[in-house]
Amino acid sequence: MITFEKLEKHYGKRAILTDVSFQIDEPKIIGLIGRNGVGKSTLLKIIAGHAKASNGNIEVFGKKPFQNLTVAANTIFIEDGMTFPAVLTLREIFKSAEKFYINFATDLAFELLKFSNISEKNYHYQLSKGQKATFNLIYGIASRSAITLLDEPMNGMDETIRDDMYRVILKDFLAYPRVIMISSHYLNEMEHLIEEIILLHEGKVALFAPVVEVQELAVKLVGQKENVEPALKKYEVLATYENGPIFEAIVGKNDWPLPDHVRMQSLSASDVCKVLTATEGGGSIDDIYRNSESRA
Ligand SMILES: Nc1ncnc2c1ncn2[C@@H]1O[C@H](COP(=O)(O)OP(=O)(O)OP(=O)(O)O)[C@@H](O)[C@H]1O
Repeated sequence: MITFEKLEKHYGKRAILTDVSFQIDEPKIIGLIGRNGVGKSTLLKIIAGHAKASNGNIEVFGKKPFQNLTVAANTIFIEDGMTFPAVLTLREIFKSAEKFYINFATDLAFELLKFSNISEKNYHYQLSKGQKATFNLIYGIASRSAITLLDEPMNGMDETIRDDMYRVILKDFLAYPRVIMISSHYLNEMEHLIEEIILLHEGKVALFAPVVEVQELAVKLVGQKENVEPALKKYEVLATYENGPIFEAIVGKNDWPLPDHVRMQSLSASDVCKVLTATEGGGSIDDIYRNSESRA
């Protein structure tokens, strides 16, 4: 359904994506994760055919997606800055969507809008930030497109509506399986929803794995510094933190017996991704505070 082979994307002389390869062959919900500016929106736009790859091979439904009609008809790209004709009410937007998306679930769209306390008589430009995000997501899910690309869909929504919308995504996916790709900074909230994670880092796919496998990549060792630090030599240490007398180390998971007086805690996929994409060479917040204290 989606194939990327050594894809590159440059903006002018700036290389954003330098070597992106992956394949998606079956319906699933995938989380697209990575630091700010790594190229998540760019990658989604390339799949949707809104942006052109600079180099490499990309196929969506067996076609080059850039401005391709088959891809456009079977793909929806939902993003923050979506606009709709200012003369149309929300009701009219949904009604006109039926013409573009043959599977558009109009009744569901109206019910979800009502559930979200948004009047169908409103105009899109009148909505608050969170209401716009809610409307856009309902529009995207109701389209039931074979490839549904959601770029930070929960931005601006309060926690209650985010919870509801996660359930909408999951329930609709279970009833109508398709590829749903969600870029988000709320990975911790989405771990129950997504099956696999694509982690973008430094222009490449650093990880493409099931959420459960990502969770298993690392663990946290916690204890007094004098107990944890000497034991670290034999581990692959990914990060260390000091919180007063408590010393924490994130290390690659293994089956070795724990050092005395050291506890092991499991990590969420979100924690693992954060460690894997931490700023290199910039030190940690702990270092910054240590340095500023020593300067004072
Ligand atoms: N049209 C453009 N022209 C030039 N540079 C661009 C353009 N669009 C994006 N960029 C740059 O490409 C990089 C990747 O942007 P992109 O929006 O894809 O990142 P992102 O991972 O979605 O970021 P965020 O998590 O902050 O939303 C950024 O440095 C951005 O400034």
